[in-house]
Amino acid sequence: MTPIPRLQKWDSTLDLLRDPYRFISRNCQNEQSDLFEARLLLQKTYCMRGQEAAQVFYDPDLFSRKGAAPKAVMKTLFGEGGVQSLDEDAHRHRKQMFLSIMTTEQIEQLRVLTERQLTAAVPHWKDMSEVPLYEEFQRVLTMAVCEWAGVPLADSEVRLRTKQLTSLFNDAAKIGMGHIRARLARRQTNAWITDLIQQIRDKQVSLPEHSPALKIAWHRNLKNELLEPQVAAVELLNLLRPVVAISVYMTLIAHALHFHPGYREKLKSGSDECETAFVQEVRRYYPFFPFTAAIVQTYFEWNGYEFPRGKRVLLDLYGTNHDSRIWKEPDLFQPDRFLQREPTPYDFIPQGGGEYAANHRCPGEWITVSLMKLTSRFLTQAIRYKVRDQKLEIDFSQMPALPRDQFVVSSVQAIGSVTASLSRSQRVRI
Ligand code: HEM
Repeated sequence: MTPIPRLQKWDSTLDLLRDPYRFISRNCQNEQSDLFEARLLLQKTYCMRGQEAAQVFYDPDLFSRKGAAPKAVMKTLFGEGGVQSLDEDAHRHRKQMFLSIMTTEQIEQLRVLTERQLTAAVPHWKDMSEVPLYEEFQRVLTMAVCEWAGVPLADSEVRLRTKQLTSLFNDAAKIGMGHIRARLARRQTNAWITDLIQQIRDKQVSLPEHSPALKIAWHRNLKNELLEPQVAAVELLNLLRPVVAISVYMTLIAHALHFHPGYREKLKSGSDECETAFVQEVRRYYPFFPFTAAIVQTYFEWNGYEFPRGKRVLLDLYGTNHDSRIWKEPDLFQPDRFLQREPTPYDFIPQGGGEYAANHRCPGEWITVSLMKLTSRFLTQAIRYKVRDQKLEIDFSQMPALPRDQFVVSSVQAIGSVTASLSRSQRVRI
């Protein structure tokens, strides 16, 4: 057997937290290996990157997700009892519930609602001396996704629920007060949505027939039982939270357009290929999820290395999207690279890889791409704005990583007809 390179440090958690997106690839580079062992959170952990690593990581017979995510992540970002920590048949069954929501009609409906909220925001932005795009996108998406999912949201509640849903992903990886905020937000959102699940089951609210909230409230597990109300709430929040998190990508689109103004003109041509390539490159180039975790379920060997049962393994998502064996000049922003190649399930993995039904790959990719395309149209064809002097370098020490000043714009003007430019049919392709 080949010995696995081991980092010398007794525990590398602080190094990981200092540079979460580049920790694995930097050490792979140093060790000249796609795999190394480090002690993280006091536990010996394998870290791996690259296309071949992704292929083995997404073999559901070899890995399990139960207990893979640290408690701190379960208590904030994921919630407890959700699809992320299920395995085998229980996972496949629950995942099917999510996949059945992702129909072309539902995705289009969410796009239309988001477009409507963006359009409604413009007059308000015109009156603001400074528009913090990241925060504004969070509000727009909260309103759109609640309406789409069938979650009643009074105008007076928008601010609070936006803050809580955002905290679940924006503060989860923080330490100190930030993390406490995320835990509190998890408790508050769980209570809010558990209450709604009860009301749906007690027929106290009536929702449109195809509402995702209805589907989740009445979903039955493999034993033909309804989910525990708290678990159903975690799953409904598994739709609300990540849609609001698309605000990160929307802000990064504004960032990319600012630094690559040539794409403004290309995007104005309205070609679907060009739009798709631009959005895919934003997902590849910019950091969002650094890595994902699993536990070895059965002993196996890979490339001469032993993987003992119970070992925690991290797969480097950001590093695989920046692997120079896959991507020529990976640190350059070059959307045209996507015109020449179709990504495979293992070489382009910003939202996980493998198959949707059998693996833990993100079921929200179609929605993400659709809303990102909408955003690139909106920012290039529906409004004009100024970008004042501010710190725009990406802060790689934060998760999610954003421009340091989060991208503030001013002098927003509507140009042409907002709705006309946005309502052209858009194909969703990943
Ligand atoms: C904002 C952009 C998004 C990013 C960067 C993202 C990223 C990810 C990643 C990395 C995973 C885990 C993959 C793995 O562990 O192998 C995941 C899983 C998941 N995502 Fe997303 N996601 C996004 C948007 C969405 C959206 C819009 C939805 C739903 C509307 C969604 C719902 C989920 C669910 C339910 C899972 C768990 C799947 C499973 O365990 O089988 N995500 N996502």
